[in-house]
Amino acid sequence: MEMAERVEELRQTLNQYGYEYYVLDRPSVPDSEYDRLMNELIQIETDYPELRTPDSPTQRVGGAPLDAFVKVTHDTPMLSLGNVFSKEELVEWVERIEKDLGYTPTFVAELKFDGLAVSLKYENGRLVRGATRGDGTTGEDITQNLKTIRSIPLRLNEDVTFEVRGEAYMPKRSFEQLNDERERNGEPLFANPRNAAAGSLRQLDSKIAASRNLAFFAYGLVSQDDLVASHDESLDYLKRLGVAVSGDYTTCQTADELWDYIETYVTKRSDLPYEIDGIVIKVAGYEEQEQLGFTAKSPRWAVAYKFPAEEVVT
Ligand SMILES: NC(=O)c1cc2c(N)ncc(C(N)=O)c2s1
Repeated sequence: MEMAERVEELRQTLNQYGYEYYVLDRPSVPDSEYDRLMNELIQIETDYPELRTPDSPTQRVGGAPLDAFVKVTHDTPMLSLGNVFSKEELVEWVERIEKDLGYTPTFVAELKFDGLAVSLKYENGRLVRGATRGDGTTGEDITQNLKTIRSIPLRLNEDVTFEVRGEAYMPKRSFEQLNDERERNGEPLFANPRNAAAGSLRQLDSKIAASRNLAFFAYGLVSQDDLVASHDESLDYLKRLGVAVSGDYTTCQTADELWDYIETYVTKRSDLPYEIDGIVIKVAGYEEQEQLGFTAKSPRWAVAYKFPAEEVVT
C-alpha cells in the first residue's frame, strides 16, 4: 500500500478510536490496539517526515515550550452572561423576553461548566487555532495546549469552516489526583478545578498541559454560513461532527420547566464528574436571538442561573 494512503487510513482509524474513548467514553478496541496503530503512524511519520501534518493524532503534544502566548482578536466577541440568582429573577427574565417577542419562545437549558471559556477555529475540518476568552475581544493563542486535550478533535468528520465555543475544564478526579501529587511533592495546591484548569492552560510548555488530563465541552458555534437554525440544532450538529457536547441539556417551554431543570441539578451536581456553577438558559431560535440582540456586554437571549455558593465544609 502507498505510504500516504496508509497514513490517511491510520489517522482516520485513530481519530475514530480517540473519539470513542475520550468523547463517548465507549472504546471499541483495547488500548493495546490503539497504541499499536499509533506507534505504526509515529514510525511512518519518522521515516517519511513529509507525511507528518499538524492535524495528525501524533501531533497532540507540541514541540518546544513557547516564550510567550501570542495575542489573538476574536472576530465575534466572546461575551459574558448576565446572571440570575432566584426563581423570581428567572421569571422576570422570561417575562421580559415574552414581552419583547410577543410570545413565549422555546428555551434550551444547559449545564454551566466551571472551567475556562475557549474558542476553537476549524478550517476545512482541521483545528487551526485555539484561544482563551481573554477580555472577550482579545485572548491568547493557546493552540498547543488545547491540542493536548483528547476530547478536542484535531480533525472533524466533515471539512467545515467555523468556530466552536466551549469550556475547557478539569474533571474532579483529575483535580484530586493532581493535588494529591502536588501535596506529595510539597507544592502549593490548587483551590478548585477551575483554577487548576486555568493554571494548566497558561503553561508555556504543552507537555505540562498534556499531563493535566483536561477535558472539553462545546456549547456553541459561530459561523458565517447558516449551518443550523437554532441552538439545540447546533449542539446536535457539533456532536455529529465529533465534537464533545454534554448530553445534559433540554428544551423548555415555560419558566416552570426551566426551574424544574435547575432544581434537579441543585442536588445532582455533586454526582457529576466535573464542577458546574449554574445552569445556562438560552432562547433556542437564532431568529429570536437576532431579534433580542445584546446589551453592552451580554446577550439578551441568554442568562446564567448561578447556584448559591456552597458552604465550605471546614
Ligand atoms: N459566557 C458564555 O456565553 C457561556 C459560558 C458557559 C459556561 N461556562 N458553561 C456552559 C455554557 C453553555 N452551556 O452555554 C456557557 S455559555
